Amino acid sequence: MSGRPLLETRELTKRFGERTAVDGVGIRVEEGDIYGFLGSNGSGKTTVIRLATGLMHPDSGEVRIAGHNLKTEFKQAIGHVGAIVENPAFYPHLSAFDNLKLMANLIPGAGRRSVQQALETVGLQERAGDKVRSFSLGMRQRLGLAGALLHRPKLVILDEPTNGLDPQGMREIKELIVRLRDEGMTFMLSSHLLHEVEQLCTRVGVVHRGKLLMEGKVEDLLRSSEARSLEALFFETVGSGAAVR
Ligand SMILES: Nc1ncnc2c1ncn2[C@@H]1O[C@H](COP(=O)(O)OP(=O)(O)OP(=O)(O)O)[C@@H](O)[C@H]1O
Repeated sequence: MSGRPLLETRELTKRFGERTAVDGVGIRVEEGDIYGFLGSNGSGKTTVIRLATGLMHPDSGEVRIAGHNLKTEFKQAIGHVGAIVENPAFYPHLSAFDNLKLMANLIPGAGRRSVQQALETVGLQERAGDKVRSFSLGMRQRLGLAGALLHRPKLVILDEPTNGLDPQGMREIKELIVRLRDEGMTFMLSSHLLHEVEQLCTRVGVVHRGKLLMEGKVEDLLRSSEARSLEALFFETVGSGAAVR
C-alpha cells in the first residue's frame, strides 16, 4: 500500500440554514484503502460524500482527488471517481445491458465492450439481457456498481452499499469490493454497521455531529485505546447516545 492520498478534504464545511452539517472535516483516503466512513444517522456522512463527488458545493474548504482540486479542475478530478450516492436508478423495463449502455453513452470512449466488462466484473454477465425489474436488490446494487465502474475509476465511493441487503447480498457486495481492491481499486464507503466496517475496512474515519473525531488504520486505533473492538471504540469516542447499529 503506497499511502498516497486519492481523496483529501480540507476544512470542509457545509451549513443548511442554522445547522452546520459538516464542520471543518479533513479526511484522507489513501490508494489501496477500503476506507470506512462511520457515523450515526444524521452525523454528516452523506453530505461529505455529496461534497466529495461534486453533487453539492461546500460553504468553505476544499476537495482534492488524485491531486486535482474538485472546484478548479473539476473534470480531471471527477474522472477518477465512480460513485453510488443515492440508490442507483434504472429503467425497470430495459435490460441490464441496455441500462448500462445508456450510461456508457455519456462517457467518452465507453462502448459495448466497457458495458460487457463491467457486467463481468460484478458477475452479472449471464443476466445481461434480463430486464432490471426482475432483479433482486442485491443484483441492482451490483448493477449500480457496474455503472460506477464503466469509466474505470481509481476511486469508488459508495454510500451505505449494503443497506437493505440480505446476508447473501451483503456478502456478495463485500467480496466484490475486496476483489476489486486487490485488483488495484480504492474504496470509500459509508456505513453505520460497525462490525461490517471492522471486517472489511483497512482505515476508518468517524464523523459525529459533522466533525471528524478520529481517523486511521483500524488496528492502530484499537492499539492506541483500551477498546477491544471498533464498536467499543466508537461508543467510547462519540458517547453511548449515538444511534448506531
Ligand atoms: N439538503 C438538506 N437540507 C437541509 N438539511 C440537510 C440536507 N441534507 C442533510 N441535511 C442535514 O444535515 C445533517 C447530516 O445529514 P447526512 O444525510 O449527511 O447524515 P448521514 O450521516 O448521512 O445520515 P444517515 O446515516 O441517516 O444517512 C442532518 O442533520 C440532516 O438533517
